[in-house]
Amino acid sequence: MDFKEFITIVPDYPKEGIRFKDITTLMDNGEVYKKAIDEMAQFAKDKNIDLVVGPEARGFVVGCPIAYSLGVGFAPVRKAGKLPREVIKVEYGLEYGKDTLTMHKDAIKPGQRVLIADDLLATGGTIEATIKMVEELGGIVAGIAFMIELNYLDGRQKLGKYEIFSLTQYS
Ligand SMILES: O=P(O)(O)OC[C@H]1O[C@H](OP(=O)(O)OP(=O)(O)O)[C@H](O)[C@@H]1O
Ligand SMILES: Nc1ncnc2[nH]cnc12
Repeated sequence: MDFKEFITIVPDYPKEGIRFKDITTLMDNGEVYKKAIDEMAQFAKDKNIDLVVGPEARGFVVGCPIAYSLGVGFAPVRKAGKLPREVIKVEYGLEYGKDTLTMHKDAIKPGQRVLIADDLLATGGTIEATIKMVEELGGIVAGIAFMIELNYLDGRQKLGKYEIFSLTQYS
């Protein structure tokens, strides 16, 4: 299936020069959304995953159904101030800004094998920050799955030593 047919490109959003990849037009098609999640879950199937971790908000859209499909739990990565208990924090850069991400300190048991999932890999800043927190909590990053990879931003190079899967790529 060509997932690109269902992703809408929005020019100059949220800033001039950014070509925003809008996945809501993929998500609202049940058949296509299911196929996308099934393919991402397939990548993770033989990796003995104990837990899926995904950054808000669009990482929940892909991470939660993958966790459900694998029959494992899901732990959220959230922007600062959103998680109610003790957290660890990492600052990170985005294609269009800067922010802080957090995870609950007890979200991962040491030695757990983690799949990180998100909708899109751009600069890799979000996932790099997520990896840092997962590893600091004792998790093992067993794979990273995206719906979309932006080849022109070299995010993959930043994540060099990890096994990465993306459903569709833009160059
Ligand atoms: O590879 P990067 O340069 O880090 O960019 C990719 C991240 O940017 C977007 O999230 P955003 O922070 O815009 O949050 P949202 O999912 O809440 O819209 C996207 O969902 C990825 O998480
Ligand atoms: N070009 C883009 N489209 C959608 N989400 C993004 N997150 C970072 N860059 C993005």
